[in-house]
Amino acid sequence: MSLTTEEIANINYLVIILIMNLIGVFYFYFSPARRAIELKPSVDCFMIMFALIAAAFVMFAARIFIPDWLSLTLANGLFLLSAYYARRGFIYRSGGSQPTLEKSKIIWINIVLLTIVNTGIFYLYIDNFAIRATITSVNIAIVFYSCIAKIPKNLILKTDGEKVVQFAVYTTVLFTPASAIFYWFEQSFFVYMSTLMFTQAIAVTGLIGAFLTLLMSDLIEEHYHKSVIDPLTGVYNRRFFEEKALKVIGFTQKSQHGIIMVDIDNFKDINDTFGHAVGDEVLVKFAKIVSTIVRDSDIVTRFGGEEFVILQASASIIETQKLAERLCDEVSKCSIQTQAGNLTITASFGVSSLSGPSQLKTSLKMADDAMYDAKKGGKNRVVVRDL
Ligand SMILES: Nc1nc2c(ncn2[C@@H]2O[C@H](COP(=O)(O)OP(=O)(O)OP(=O)(O)O)[C@@H](O)[C@H]2O)c(=O)[nH]1
Repeated sequence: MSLTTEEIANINYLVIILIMNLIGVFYFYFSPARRAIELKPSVDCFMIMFALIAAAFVMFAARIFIPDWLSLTLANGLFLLSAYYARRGFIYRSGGSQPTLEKSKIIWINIVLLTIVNTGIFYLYIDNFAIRATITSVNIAIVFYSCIAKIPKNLILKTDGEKVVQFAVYTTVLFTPASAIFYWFEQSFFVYMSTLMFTQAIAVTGLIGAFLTLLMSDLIEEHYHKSVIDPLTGVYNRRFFEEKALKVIGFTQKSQHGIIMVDIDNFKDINDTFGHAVGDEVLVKFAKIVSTIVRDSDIVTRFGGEEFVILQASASIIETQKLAERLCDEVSKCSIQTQAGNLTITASFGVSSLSGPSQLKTSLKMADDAMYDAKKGGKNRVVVRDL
């Protein structure tokens, strides 16, 4: 079989784009982010997205062997599905769950409609490549555009990876229909093909680079998160406190901040009487009670064992004392459900304050001394020691 120059150019173009997408699949398959359980579902969606784009280009090239309408319909359906996979990956990533693609009516209606438009109306009545390609690419661009809002997990604090992906998706939204629209003005095959290659190459390389950046930044965020969270209670650990406290206090040098040191009373007895597992249950519940009472801006940390520290940013010593008294009251009133039955506990609180990073160590020591005074004074109480 001898191929025409146009067919060879067509195949060359498609092979390049195909290889680029397969490189994307390769990188995602071996990405370290795939080893992280929380990230795997979204990494798989992104990997499938590039595999579908690659398959779509294969179908586009297949027009040399199969009818035009079939080649275009398959290519368009696969492109559309790839955009949905990107969307699905972002939704998973932000903790949402989405019905599986097979069950999503919107996706199937969209794909069926597009297939009807391609094969039926245009093939039978207006078989105009420019119109068909424009409608298809605009549709794909709309689905990609709908992904943008799903990218950031937190709208105010976007990660660098999220910003890079948003930029790449915007570029894809602009570039996908660009070559089809260009065809309206310049219908030379070679000019069209080179424009297509130019726009698709930019979109695909942009997407691969941006998605890999996103996964790397997610991985770093996840490791950092794990390194500063106490695995038992879910509150921050001492390392986070020391880093974050200095930042918070340094940021607002002039205002006053409160420190509360808390220690559960007679915790050893709970362990000795009911066992370590029940002791753990008590620690988890205690951390939950404290976390639900404090403000969102307060930092609750487990300093070690049954000792917790709360940093109340921008608060007077009176406010911090009031918080400690409320915590003391709520903890003693709470009945904690454990495998050994319902238990009640009490805790001792030491309160101090500080107004600059240099006072952190002294203030912690004072809160600690105050907490020991509370223990000595009979436990289940709050003692304040101001600088
Ligand atoms: N279950 C459990 N126990 C822990 C953990 N970390 C430390 N502990 C126990 O916490 C207990 C702390 O006991 P102590 O420091 O003697 O204090 P206490 O019994 O609370 O007595 P007071 O502080 O005087 O009220 C020890 O028995 C530790 O083994 C933990 O992660 N889980």
